[in-house]
Amino acid sequence: MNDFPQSGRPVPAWFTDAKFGIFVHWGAYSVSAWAEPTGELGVVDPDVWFKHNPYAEWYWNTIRIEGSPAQEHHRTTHGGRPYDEFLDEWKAELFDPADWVELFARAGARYVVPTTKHHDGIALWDAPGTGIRNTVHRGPRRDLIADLAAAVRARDLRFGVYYSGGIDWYAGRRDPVLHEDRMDEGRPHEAAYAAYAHRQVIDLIDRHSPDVLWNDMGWPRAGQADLPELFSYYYATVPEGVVNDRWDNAHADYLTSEYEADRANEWGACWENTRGIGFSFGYNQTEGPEHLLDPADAVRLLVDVVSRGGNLLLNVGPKADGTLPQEQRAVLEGMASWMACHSEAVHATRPLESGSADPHDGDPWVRWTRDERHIYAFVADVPDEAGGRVALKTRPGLLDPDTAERLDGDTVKAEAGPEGIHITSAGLDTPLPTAIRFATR
Ligand SMILES: CC(C)[C@@H]1NC[C@@H](O)[C@H](O)[C@@H]1O
Repeated sequence: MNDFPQSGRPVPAWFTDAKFGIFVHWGAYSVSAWAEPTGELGVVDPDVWFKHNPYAEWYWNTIRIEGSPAQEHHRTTHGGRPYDEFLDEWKAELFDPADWVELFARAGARYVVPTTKHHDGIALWDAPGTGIRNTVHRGPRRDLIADLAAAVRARDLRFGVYYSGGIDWYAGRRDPVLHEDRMDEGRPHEAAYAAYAHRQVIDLIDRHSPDVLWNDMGWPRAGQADLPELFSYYYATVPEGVVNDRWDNAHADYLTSEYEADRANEWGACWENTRGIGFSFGYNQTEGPEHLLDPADAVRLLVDVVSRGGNLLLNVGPKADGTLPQEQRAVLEGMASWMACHSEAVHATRPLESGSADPHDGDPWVRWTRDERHIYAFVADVPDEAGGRVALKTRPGLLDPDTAERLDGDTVKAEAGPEGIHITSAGLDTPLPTAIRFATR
């Protein structure tokens, strides 16, 4: 069990052992599937962000910003018609949850978190209070959450739910959010909405006993007083459940960061970084290979996050028809090939004690993890001129060079050096990390 100072509640080991989850952003915005591939949150100038929002799931907001390219795209491509019509166009006719989950599992994911209601207020289940504004009564005419939950649990993965408690463009003001400094103006805080949202989260708990409650963008002020009761109900229903940190500081079993934003939250025994494979969570048809992680990027992101004690929640944005975009499938397939022989160096590991071995960026790229019996060195980008030799800086005596083994089965030679361990092995010059296992002394 891992204690976490935010909630003081021990975080179940399943979560800190899981290391890797898949987010799924799927909604009526997957029909429009359009945003400018501006860049990563935390890197793009906040003054530019909302008018040129790279998040395709924010389409309804972006098209209401005067002069935005999205507004022009919506006018020319969709005749400026109401966003709500995209729900009826959304058919999910090729949705095969078992196919998704098999790929997620092979890629090494141990939990899956779909959007149940994003900022557009459209529910992917027959959510109380939504009337026909959901995928059961319109569009797909399917309880997409129940279908995915069944497939996830059939594959022995954990199932969580994302819920946009803080923003709901149906229930709240419909003025577009123009700047992060004015985000609160776009958020509903009145009692009626708080009751509406509370009732829906309780319904998700009752239906699915979700292993993760992933709320987003805060919680309505009128409902804050009722959150302790909601969390108590959740933990009584799901004793091994975990709650994220986006409830307006009401509670957190763990902290989250998003792309390059809130990286200061990446500390302690339990945190999670999340991002899309490209610059968007919802499927964005304008993204090209230059905007996407490749498999090596995704593996390095996972290894770096895990080496520092975190989990990676990597997002896929399915198309409206229910297929995963081929370019996103390819990344997960690449991760699956790597994970086939590297899982033991990732899952259920922990960071090394501070100061016992140095990570390294550049050439070579080095990261470390450990479990009770082994220490794993991940090595990539070894310069050609080094002839396959790498000096791993470690505390003297930390590693036994005679126990060195490459997890992919290739040969590796190791010898004690003045600053730790020297290894010599072929094929470490690629961006895709290779793990070398050492027995701990
Ligand atoms: C991390 C992810 C859940 C993102 N949170 C903020 C949202 O505005 C964004 O669309 C996306 O859902």
